Amino acid sequence: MRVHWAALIRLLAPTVIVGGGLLARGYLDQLGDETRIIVANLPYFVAMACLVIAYQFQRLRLLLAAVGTASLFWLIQNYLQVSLGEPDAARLFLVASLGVPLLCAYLLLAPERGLFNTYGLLTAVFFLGLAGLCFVIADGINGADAATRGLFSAKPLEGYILSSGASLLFAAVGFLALVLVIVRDSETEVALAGVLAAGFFSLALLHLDDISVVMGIAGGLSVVWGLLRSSHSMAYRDDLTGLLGRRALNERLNTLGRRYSIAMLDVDHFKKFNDTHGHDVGDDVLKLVASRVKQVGNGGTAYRYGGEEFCVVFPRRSTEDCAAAMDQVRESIANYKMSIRDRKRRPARAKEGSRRRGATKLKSDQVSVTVSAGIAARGDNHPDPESVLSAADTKLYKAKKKGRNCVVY
Ligand SMILES: Nc1nc2c(ncn2[C@@H]2O[C@H](COP(=O)(O)OP(=O)(O)OP(=O)(O)O)[C@@H](O)[C@H]2O)c(=O)[nH]1
Repeated sequence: MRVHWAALIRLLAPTVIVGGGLLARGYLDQLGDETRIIVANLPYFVAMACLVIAYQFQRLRLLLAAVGTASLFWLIQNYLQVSLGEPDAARLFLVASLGVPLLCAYLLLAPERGLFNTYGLLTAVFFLGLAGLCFVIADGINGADAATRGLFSAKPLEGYILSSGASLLFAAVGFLALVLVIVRDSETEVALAGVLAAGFFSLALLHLDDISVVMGIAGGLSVVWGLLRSSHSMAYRDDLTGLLGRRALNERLNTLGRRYSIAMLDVDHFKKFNDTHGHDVGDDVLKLVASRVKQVGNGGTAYRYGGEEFCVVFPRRSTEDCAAAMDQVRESIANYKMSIRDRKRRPARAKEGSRRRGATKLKSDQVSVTVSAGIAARGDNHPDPESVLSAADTKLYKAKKKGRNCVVY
C-alpha cells in the first residue's frame, strides 16, 4: 500500500471553502433583504449544480454527498429552528448528528462504479437505508440507559451543541477520511472530507445565525470542487500510471520559454517482457517506471507519452543538467527487483486454483527491467518544442542502438 503524503495538500481546498464560509457568516446580516433571500437558497442551487455535474461525470458518491448536504440544510431550516428541548427537534438533531458521519463514512468506503447500473442503484438504496437506520439508532439511544443518553445529549459545553458521542463519531470518520486521502490520493475523498466538516459545523454551532446556510453552501462547493478536480484528472492524467498524459504535455509545450530540455524514455524490450510475463505484469512495470520517472530531480516534470514511452520536460535546463537526473532514474529502475507471482501459470478456474494451492505453491519470481533515454535541448537546430521532442526521440533511438540501459544526450 502506497502512502501519498503530498495528497494532504489537497485538503487545502475544502479547508479554505469551509473556513471561508465560517468567516463569511458574520457578514450575512449586512446584506439587503433580496440578496439575503438568494443567499438563503444558495445551498439548494449549489446542490442542483452538483447533481448536473455529477450526472455528467457519472460520480454517484459525490451526487449522494450533494443530496445529503442539501437534505441536512432542509432539515435544519424546517425542523431545527426551535429549541432542542422539544422532543421532536431533539430526536431529529440526534438523527442528523449520527447520519452525517455515518453516511460520509459509507460514501468514503463505497467504491465508485457510476450511476446507471445495478451497483449504482444498490449504493443509492443502501445510502437511503442507512439514513433510515439512523432514526432507529436514535430511538434506541433515547430508550437506552442514562449513561448512553447522556453521551448523546446535545449541548455538552457552552456554545457547542453536538453531543460528545456524535463528536467522537465525527472525529473517527474525519480520521478515516484523512487516511483514505493519503492512501487513495483521489479528489472524491477530499470533497467528502469537506462535506463532513461542513456538516460538523452546521450541527456543532447550530445556535449561530446563518451557520446552516454558509455550511450548506460550503458543503456543496466542496462537492463542486471535487467534481471539477476529478474531471480535470480524467482529462489530463493517465489512468494506469497516474502521471500527466499527452494532452497535459501538449499544453505544457506551448508555454515553455526560450531555454529548456526534453527527455524521452522508453522501457527496453517491453514487447518481450509482456509476452513472457503477461500484460498485467507489464502494467505493473509501467506503474513502477512511472513512479520512478515522477521522482526525477532537477525541476523535471514527467508525462506518459504513450505506450511504454515517457517524456520529461526540464524548463531552464541544458542537456548536461538533465543527464545526471535522468541517469539516476535509469539506475533506480534497473536496480529495482519487482516480485511477481507468475500469472501465466495461475489457473484460470478458481476451483482448480484452490485445489492446486493446497498441493504446490505458485511460483514467486523476481523481475527487473531497464530503460533507455534520449535528451535534447532547444537550440539553433531545434527552435520549437516539436523539433526538440523529435531530436530527443532520435537520441533515444541512439541509446537503443548503443545497447540500451543508457542515457544519450
Ligand atoms: N502491458 C502494457 N503493455 C503496453 C502498454 N502500452 C504499450 N504496451 C506494449 O509495449 C510494447 C512496445 O513494444 P515495442 O515498441 O516493439 O518496443 P520494445 O519491445 O520495448 O523494444 P525496444 O523499445 O526496442 O527496446 C508492445 O508490446 C505494446 O503492446 C500498456 O499500457 N500496458
